[in-house]
Amino acid sequence: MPPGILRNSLSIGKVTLGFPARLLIRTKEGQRTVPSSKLDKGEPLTHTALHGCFGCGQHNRTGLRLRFYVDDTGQILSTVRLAGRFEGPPGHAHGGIVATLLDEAMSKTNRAQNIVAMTRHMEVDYLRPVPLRTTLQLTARHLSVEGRKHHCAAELRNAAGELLATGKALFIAIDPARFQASKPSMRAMKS
Ligand SMILES: CCCCCCCCCCCC(=O)SCCNC(=O)CCNC(=O)[C@H](O)C(C)(C)COP(=O)(O)OP(=O)(O)OC[C@H]1O[C@@H](n2cnc3c(N)ncnc32)[C@H](O)[C@@H]1OP(=O)(O)O
Repeated sequence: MPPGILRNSLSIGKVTLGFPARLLIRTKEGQRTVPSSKLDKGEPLTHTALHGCFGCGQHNRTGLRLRFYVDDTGQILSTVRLAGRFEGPPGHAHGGIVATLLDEAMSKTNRAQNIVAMTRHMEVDYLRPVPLRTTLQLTARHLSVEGRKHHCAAELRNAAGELLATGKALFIAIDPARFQASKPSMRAMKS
């Protein structure tokens, strides 16, 4: 059992995952803790407001549609099952998709603190090929902050808890209103 991550276990079908006994979740009504047994019933976080996001947008039919939870230590958690269309090496995930998982989870460590930040620099260690069509555990932590600079780390494990990939990234906090104002209009994008 990897130290610092697995404190209890949760069974989804035949797969046993390690998760804290209770998870702090954020909903439209506020935040509350729920037993981790509720995880498989899907408790969406408010970050899903970015509907079109390839990583977490629940309305993006071609995306990953990830759902995230935050535990009472601030750790971000998600279970992932990658479809065949995300293949790179035969039977395994494309490296860009693995990077996306890590990036997305790390970004949620900021979002959990109501910080809107964009990835400026990221590094990935691909330790083992990441299998498709099997349950994976994605976790991320906020490491430190210095002004607008937020340092985060993430890990991707298989259901047995073996480490498959790790990431570290620098995020820069932005003003979301200014970002929205600078967004290209649909008309400009079509021309
Ligand atoms: C509406 C909802 C939206 C919601 C948006 C959030 C969605 C999140 C989605 C998931 C995450 C993503 O995929 S985001 C998508 C991928 N990322 C992007 O497209 C970002 C593209 N890049 C940018 O837009 C820009 O570079 C920013 C905003 C990240 C930063 O630009 P900036 O604001 O001009 O910042 P800048 O002054 O250059 O740098 C800030 C500080 O960081 C330091 N710094 C810069 N690079 C490095 C580095 N490699 N290592 C160390 N330090 C560095 C600088 O020295 C400076 O330090 P000091 O002088 O302050 O000490």
